[in-house]
Amino acid sequence: MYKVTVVGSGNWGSVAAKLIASNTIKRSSFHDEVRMWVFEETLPSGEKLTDVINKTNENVKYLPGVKLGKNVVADPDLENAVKDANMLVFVTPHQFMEGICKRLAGKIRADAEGISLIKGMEVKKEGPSMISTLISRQLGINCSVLMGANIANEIAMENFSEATVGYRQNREAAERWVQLFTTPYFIVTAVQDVEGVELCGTLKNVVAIAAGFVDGLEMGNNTKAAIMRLGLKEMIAFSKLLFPSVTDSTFFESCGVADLITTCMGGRNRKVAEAYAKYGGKRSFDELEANMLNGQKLQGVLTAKEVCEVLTHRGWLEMFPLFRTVHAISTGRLPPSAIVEFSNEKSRYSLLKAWGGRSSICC
Ligand SMILES: NC(=O)c1ccc[n+]([C@@H]2O[C@H](COP(=O)([O-])OP(=O)(O)OC[C@H]3O[C@@H](n4cnc5c(N)ncnc54)[C@H](O)[C@@H]3O)[C@@H](O)[C@H]2O)c1
Ligand SMILES: O=P(O)(O)OC[C@H](O)CO
Repeated sequence: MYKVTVVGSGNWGSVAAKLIASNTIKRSSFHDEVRMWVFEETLPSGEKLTDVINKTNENVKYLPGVKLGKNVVADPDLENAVKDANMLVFVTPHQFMEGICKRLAGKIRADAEGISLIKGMEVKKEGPSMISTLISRQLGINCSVLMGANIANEIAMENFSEATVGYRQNREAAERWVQLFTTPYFIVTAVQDVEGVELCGTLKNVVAIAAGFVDGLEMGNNTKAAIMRLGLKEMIAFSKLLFPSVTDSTFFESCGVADLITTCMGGRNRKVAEAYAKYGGKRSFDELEANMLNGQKLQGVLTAKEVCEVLTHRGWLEMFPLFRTVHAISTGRLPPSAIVEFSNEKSRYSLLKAWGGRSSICC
C-alpha cells in the first residue's frame, strides 16, 4: 500500500492535496489518508492555520473557499508528517527546499519515492542544481517532477487542464504518480525527460515577469506574444546548453508552451511584474509581493537572478538578452521599458532587433 504525504500547503500545495485525496480514497493501492505538512502560522483570529484546516477542511489562507477532502490531515510537524509515507510530494516555494531537505535527511522511509511540483532551481558555487536533484541527493531517493499549465485556483474549480510528469528511469514509479494525480479534469502524461520538464516549469517564470512588464507598460498583445516567443527560444537554448539530453518534444507538452502561455496570461509572476512596471520600478518586488499576494511567493525574480549567475559563470550572458534584462529590471538596474529597448552610453538599440539577429541561439 502506498502512503502519501504532501510537503507544502500553499496555493498549489493545497490543490495538489485535494487532487491526490480524491484519488487515494477511490483506489485500493493507496492509503486513504493524505498528510499535508503545514509551515505553521498564526492567523489574525489568533488560531493556528493547521487547526483551522483540520477543523474546516479548508486552507483558509492559501486556498479559501475550497474543501480539500476529509481524508486530508494537516500536520505542522515535518518529521511526523513524512515518517510513514513512501510517496512524498514536494510543493513549497523553491527557496525553502534546501532547509527542508536538511531537516528531512535520515528521517524518511528507505523505500520512499519523491516527486517535485516545485518550479525553480538552486545555484551553488559548484554549479546549478535542479530542485529534484537537490531532493534526490540530500534524501537519497528517486525524484520525478510534475509541471504543467496549472494555475492552482483554476484546478481547484475543477476546470479541465493537463500536466506532465518527467521521470528519469523508473517508468513504473512514473505510472504510479500519473495514477495518483490524474482525474477526469486533470490529465497527466509522463515523459522520460526530468530536466526538460523541470527547466520548462522553472524558466517560464522568468518569461512571465517579462510579460508582466509588457502589460504594465500597456504595450498590447503583439508585444507580449513576441516576448513569449523570444522567451521560449531562450528557455530551449538554456535547457539544452545545461542538459544536452533535453528533448524538443518536451517543449510541446503541457509543461512547455502551454505553461508558458497560461503563466504569461494569468499567473502571479505576471501580475506582480505588471504592478512593478506601472509603478515605474519605484516599489520593490518584495514590497509588491507582500502587499498583493497575502503570503504567496513569486519564483520568477529569484529564478532570473539564479539563471544570470549561471550565465555569468559560463560566459553565456550575451546569448540570453531576455533573461539578463529581466534580472536587470527586477533589481532596479534598468527601467521596465528596457524589456523592449535597451540603452547604454554607447548605443541605443531595440532588444527585439538584437534577438531577431541572433537566430543562431535557436535550437
Ligand atoms: N500556485 C500555483 O498556481 C502554482 C502552480 C504550479 C506550480 N506552482 C509552484 O509550486 C510551488 C509552491 O507554490 P504554492 O503556490 O503552493 O505556494 P504559495 O506561494 O501559495 O505559498 C507560500 C507557501 O510557503 C510557505 N512558507 C512561507 N515561509 C516558509 C518557510 N520559511 N519555510 C517553508 N515554507 C514557508 C507558506 O506557509 C505557504 O505554504 C512553487 O514552486 C510554485 O512555482 C504553483
Ligand atoms: O502564478 P505563477 O506565476 O506562480 O504561475 C503558476 C503556475 O506555475 C502556472 O502553471
